[in-house]
Amino acid sequence: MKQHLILIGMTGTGKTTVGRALSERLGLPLTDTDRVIEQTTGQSIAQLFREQGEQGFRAVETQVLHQVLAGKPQVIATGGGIVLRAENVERMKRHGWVVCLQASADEICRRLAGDTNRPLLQGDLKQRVRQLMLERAGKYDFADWKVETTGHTAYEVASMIEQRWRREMEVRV
Ligand SMILES: Nc1ncnc2c1ncn2[C@@H]1O[C@H](COP(=O)(O)OP(=O)(O)OP(=O)(O)O)[C@@H](O)[C@H]1O
Ligand SMILES: O=C(O)C1=C[C@@H](O)[C@@H](O)[C@H](O)C1
Ligand SMILES: [Mg+2]
Repeated sequence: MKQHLILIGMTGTGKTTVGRALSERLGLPLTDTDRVIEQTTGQSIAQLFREQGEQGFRAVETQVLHQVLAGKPQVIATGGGIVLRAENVERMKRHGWVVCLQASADEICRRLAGDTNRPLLQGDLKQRVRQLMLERAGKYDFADWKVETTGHTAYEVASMIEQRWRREMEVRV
């Protein structure tokens, strides 16, 4: 059953930040799949990538998503690459309303300048962001709604999503 509010989108579009604000506004718990991965493995994301490679990380991510979706209704902030596995996409569509956060490549670079916690962005940030955007073109398109975040604060984005969510829920009561 569709019961969660699931945030997807490229890395740096604000899923974690907007998720926190949304969870407060909606009075729903927040789960961030990246944080659950770190808690359950006892390793940082950077360590996991180093020791298990990206595919090792993706395997844990899929397990964690499965567990979280089986839980009570909540706001779920996902990792930017969660859409890379078709089984994750199918499960998210089945179990929640999926909201895609968007931002321009320049805005993502501004937000993530100096970041050392995202293994896929190390090196030339501009080049890495552009490359990931190209590789992932179309992968976020299955979302129920899309929200442009460039030029809006995380609180404004959360407020836009809250209003839309409340409207949708009213229609469904
Ligand atoms: N709307 C916004 N405007 C400006 N800065 C923002 C906005 N949303 C988030 N940020 C900032 O951008 C950075 C990345 O945000 P955040 O960690 O929430 O992204 P994310 O989508 O969760 O990324 P990831 O997929 O890597 O987990 C943070 O420093 C955050 O404060
Ligand atoms: O875009 C990605 O593939 C990633 C985004 C982060 O949320 C983390 O899940 C990790 O750094 C990988
Ligand atoms: Mg995040």
